[in-house]
Amino acid sequence: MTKIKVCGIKTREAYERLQELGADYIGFVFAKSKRQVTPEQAADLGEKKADGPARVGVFVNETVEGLLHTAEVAGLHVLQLHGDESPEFCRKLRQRTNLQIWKAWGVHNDERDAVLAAYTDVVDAVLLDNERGGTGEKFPWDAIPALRAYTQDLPLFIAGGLHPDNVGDLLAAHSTDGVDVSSGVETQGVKDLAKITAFVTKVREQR
Ligand SMILES: O=C(O)c1ccccc1N[C@@H]1O[C@H](COP(=O)(O)O)[C@@H](O)[C@H]1O
Repeated sequence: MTKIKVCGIKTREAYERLQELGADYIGFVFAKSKRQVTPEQAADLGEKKADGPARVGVFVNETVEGLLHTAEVAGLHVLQLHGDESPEFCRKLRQRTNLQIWKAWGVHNDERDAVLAAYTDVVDAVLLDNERGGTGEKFPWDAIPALRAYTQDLPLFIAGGLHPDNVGDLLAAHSTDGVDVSSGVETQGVKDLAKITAFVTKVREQR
């Protein structure tokens, strides 16, 4: 079953729709972004219900102390590291928390991607994206099989430029453990409930 994460949630309406739809993960952006929320705002948007979506925090080059503080205040289950965090940084973070750690990797499509192999024993999942997060831009999907070889058995999420009209093509062409979307379910920079519903429905049809 392909897991579904919808990221950049800033309103209760979007949060509640994702709960109703049974999404697997709800993402909050704590990095500098038009989607940035404070830990307190993320906490106020909703709570994790027993079988409801897990709460993912998206960070870019945050300190260990900053990550742990935000996770505590916002009630996070997953720390998504979307910057230049090294394998060594992930190892240190892992020694301080039982929360899941996901490493987002900006696909280079060259020999630099081999560095991904160094994360396999220090994170819980890898998320492939274009070189910067939250831009709505795809990376070349034909790179996925080679990247999967580096990440071995780790769960692999695909992000970057997904939307309701292309996620079916991705899932038809490539096996992935999860998909992650932000820009592609927005209209004029605001989460669009109809697009969120269409995205989740499309993924469910394929899996
Ligand atoms: O969404 C953001 O603003 C953001 C900012 C900084 C780092 C990551 C960010 N979002 C992540 O980017 C990917 C893909 O987003 P999109 O669908 O292409 O817009 C996703 O993993 C978000 O969590």
